[in-house]
Amino acid sequence: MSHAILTALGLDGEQSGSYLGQGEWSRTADAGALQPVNPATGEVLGTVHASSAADYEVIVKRAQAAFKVWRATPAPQRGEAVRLCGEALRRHKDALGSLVALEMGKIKPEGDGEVQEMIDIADFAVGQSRMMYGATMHSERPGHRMYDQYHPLGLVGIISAFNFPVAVWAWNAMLATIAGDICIWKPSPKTPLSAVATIRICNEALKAGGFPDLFFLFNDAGTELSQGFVDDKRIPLISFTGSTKVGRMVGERVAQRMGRSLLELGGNNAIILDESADLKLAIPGIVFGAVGTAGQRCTTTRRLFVHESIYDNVLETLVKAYKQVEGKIGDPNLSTTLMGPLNSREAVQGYLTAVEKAKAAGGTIATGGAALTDRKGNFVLPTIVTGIANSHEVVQTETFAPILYVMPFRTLDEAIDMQNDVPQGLSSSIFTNNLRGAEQFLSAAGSDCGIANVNIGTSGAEIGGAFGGEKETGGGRESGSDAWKVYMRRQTNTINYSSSLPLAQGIKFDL
Ligand SMILES: NC(=O)c1ccc[n+]([C@@H]2O[C@H](COP(=O)([O-])OP(=O)(O)OC[C@H]3O[C@@H](n4cnc5c(N)ncnc54)[C@H](O)[C@@H]3O)[C@@H](O)[C@H]2O)c1
Repeated sequence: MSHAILTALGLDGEQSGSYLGQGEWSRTADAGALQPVNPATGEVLGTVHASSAADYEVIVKRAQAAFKVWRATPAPQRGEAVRLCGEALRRHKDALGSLVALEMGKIKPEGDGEVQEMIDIADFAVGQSRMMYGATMHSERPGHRMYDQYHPLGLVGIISAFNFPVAVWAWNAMLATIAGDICIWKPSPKTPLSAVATIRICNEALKAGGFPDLFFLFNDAGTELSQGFVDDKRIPLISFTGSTKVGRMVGERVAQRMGRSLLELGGNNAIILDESADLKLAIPGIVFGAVGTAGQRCTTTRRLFVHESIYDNVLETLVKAYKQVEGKIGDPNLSTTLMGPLNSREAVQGYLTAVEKAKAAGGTIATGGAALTDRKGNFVLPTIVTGIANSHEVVQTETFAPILYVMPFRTLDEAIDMQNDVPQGLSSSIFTNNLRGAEQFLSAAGSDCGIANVNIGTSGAEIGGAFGGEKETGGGRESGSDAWKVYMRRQTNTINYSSSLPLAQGIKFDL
C-alpha cells in the first residue's frame, strides 16, 4: 500500500530534498540522505537526498531575488496565488492525508484533517489578503496626517516538527505569502516525503497560475545547515515549531542577531473536570485529547484534574474507554484504527522511561504502561497513571506519548493552581456547567495558557484563532486572528500637507 500512496503523489524511491527555484530540484547526492520509516512497520519508505551548503546558497539567493518581485505584487494578487494552492491541496487531500498517516503515523482521518487545515488556512489567507489593515491616527499637528502600514518582511524561514509534517508549514506559508514574503522550509528529517509532496503540489499550482517561485525547500542530514539557517541574517523571521530544548536555542540565536522568531514549542496541557461536568462530553474529549495522534500533539491532554466527588467514577469510565482504544491500535491507514504508532523507536523508549519514573515515584498504572512487542512498529498502550503529584518531575515534563496523569482536587482554585504550575503554557480546558467556574477559568486569574477552552478538549484547534502558548511554549502565535502581522514590518507614516513645519510636543526651533 505504501507504494501506491507514494505513486499517487508522483514520488518514487529516491527524491531530491532541495527545491532550488526555477523548476529545478537539486541533483546533489553527496550531502547525506534521509530515509523516512513507516512507524507502523519499520519499512524504509524511500530516500530523500539532503541539501548541500551550495544548494542552500542557491535557495537563499533565488529567494532574495523572488522577494524583490513579490513584495511589489498587490496583496489581493498574492491572495490569488494562495487560492490556487488551496485548490490544489483540495484535489490532493486524500493522497497527501494518506502520506502523512504513512510517514508520521497519525490515523488517516487525522492525516486528512491536517491537509484540511492547510486548505482552511489558504482560504483564510485569501480573505486576509484584502484586510491587512493599519490604523489611522489623529496628528497633534495641524495639516498633518498619520497612519500605520504593513510592508512585506522578506524571507521567512520555517522549521517544522515531525508531528504536523505539513500543516505547520501551511499556517506560516499561506500568511507569509499574502504578506509578500518568500518562504524557505526546513522540514523534520522524520517526514521529508510529506514535505517534498507538499512543495510539488503547491509549486505546480503556482506555475500553472503564472506565479513565480514563492516556496523553497531544503533538507538537512544533520543540524549544520539548520543551525546556519537560524543564524542567517538574510532571513528576518525564523518560525520554529518543535521541542522547547531546540526552540530555546533557536530563540536565543535569532535574538543574538536581532532577528525575529516565532516559537511554537512543547505543551503540558490539562483538563479540569468539576463536579458539574457533563461526562457525555468530557469523556470523549479527554480520550481524544490524550490518545489522539498517540499522544504526539503539542496540545495533547497530559494531565487531568478531577473533582474528588466524581473521581472514582471518572477513572473507571476512562479505563473502560482506554480498553476500547486498545482493541483499535494498528495501521494508521486502516479505517478501523483509532490509535497508530509512535513515530520512532526513541519515542517508545521515552514512553517506557516515563512509565518507569512514574512507578518509581509511587504512581499506579491504572491502564496501559507497556509497549506492544507482539508486532512490528512502534506501538504502545495508551496509559493512565494515578497517585502521582503534579509537582513530580515526570508530570512536569512533556513526554511525547499517550500518558495521562489523573489527579483529584477539592476546590477550583486548587485545580487552576495545579494546572498553571508547569513550565509550559499551551492549551487548557475546563468541563463544567457552572458559569462562575467557567468564567473564573477564563479570567485573568484563571488559566495562564495561550488556549483556554470550555467544554471542549485541549487539542483540535481551528485555524481561525491565533494558535500558540506562553512560558516555555515560546509565546508565538500563528494561524488566524491577527497572526499575519508577524510576517510583516510595520511602518508609521506622518504626512505634512500644510505650508509650515510645526514640531511635535510644541518644540520651538527657529532658525
Ligand atoms: N506549539 C506548537 O505549535 C507545536 C506544534 C507541533 C509540535 N510542537 C512540539 O514539537 C515537539 C515534537 O517535535 P520534534 O520532535 O520534531 O521536535 P524537535 O525539536 O526535535 O525538531 C523540530 C525541528 O527542529 C529541527 N532542529 C533540530 N536541531 C536543530 C538545530 N540545532 N537548529 C535548527 N533546527 C534544528 C529538526 O530537524 C526539526 O525540523 C514537541 O515538543 C511538540 O510539543 C509544538
